[in-house]
Amino acid sequence: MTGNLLINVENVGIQFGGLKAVQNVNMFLNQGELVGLIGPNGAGKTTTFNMLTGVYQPTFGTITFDGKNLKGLKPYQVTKLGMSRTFQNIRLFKDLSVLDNVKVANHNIAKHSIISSIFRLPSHFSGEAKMEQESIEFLKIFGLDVYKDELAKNLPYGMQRRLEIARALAAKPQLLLLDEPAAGMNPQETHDLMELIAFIRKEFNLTILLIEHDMHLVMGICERIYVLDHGQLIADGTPEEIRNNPKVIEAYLGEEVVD
Ligand SMILES: Nc1ncnc2c1ncn2[C@@H]1O[C@H](COP(=O)(O)OP(=O)(O)OP(=O)(O)O)[C@@H](O)[C@H]1O
Repeated sequence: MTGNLLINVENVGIQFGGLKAVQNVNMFLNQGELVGLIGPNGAGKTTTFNMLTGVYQPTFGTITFDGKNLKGLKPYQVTKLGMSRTFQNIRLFKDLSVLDNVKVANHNIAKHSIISSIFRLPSHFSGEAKMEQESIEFLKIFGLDVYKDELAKNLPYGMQRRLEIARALAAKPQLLLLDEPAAGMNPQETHDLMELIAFIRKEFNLTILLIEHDMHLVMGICERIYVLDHGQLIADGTPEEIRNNPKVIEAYLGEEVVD
């Protein structure tokens, strides 16, 4: 079920020196939607994610999330509002355990106060215990609980990608942004990931925006898709509409054609 408008991006653009990396982007997601953002290499997809999450401030336009204007907010403030993300290049704390990677994210939104932590009050310990239990529950969902004491860097690649998603989820977002979650995965891992994304979306009542080059995955799970090319939106629509859109086919010429 999809509901009210969650994020609205109006005429957003960014300029790096003379390069207009993204221009006039208009997009929205309603609560509960699973939407894809695709486009050839260098089209501006990650830059768009960076603007949504406060890593870059847009040069133009307005982003409204859950009714709040994101102008000037830093990434940690955007996370606190309920938006979290994964990265194209895995960014785990490689020398921390799998469990601690998730606990760190959970900590960002922990309810027990700094005072109770400093003075080691009972609420600190009950808060810690609850957080640990919750983090283990997240790991279970991702099939990672058996690795909880391993260092993140020792996990197989596909599992590291899953851990990134688990960590993003531990921040309890309303909106989850996934930047090429299937990159480098084999077909079986990609298939399992598709099922996992569908599952967590339902389980946690998430809204998801997904950048992905694997068209089978995008077309298989997204309800709507936006297409960027050279920093501009050239199409949006259902997978069926996107697959048959001449502008999209042209933008992808020379690359793997949309199946
Ligand atoms: N900090 C920056 N400074 C200058 N140029 C940048 C910066 N960040 C991104 N760009 C440029 O913006 C354009 C869009 O890059 P971006 O990484 O968003 O593309 P993408 O669609 O995510 O590509 P890919 O699929 O290859 O990851 C590129 O020309 C890139 O070089």
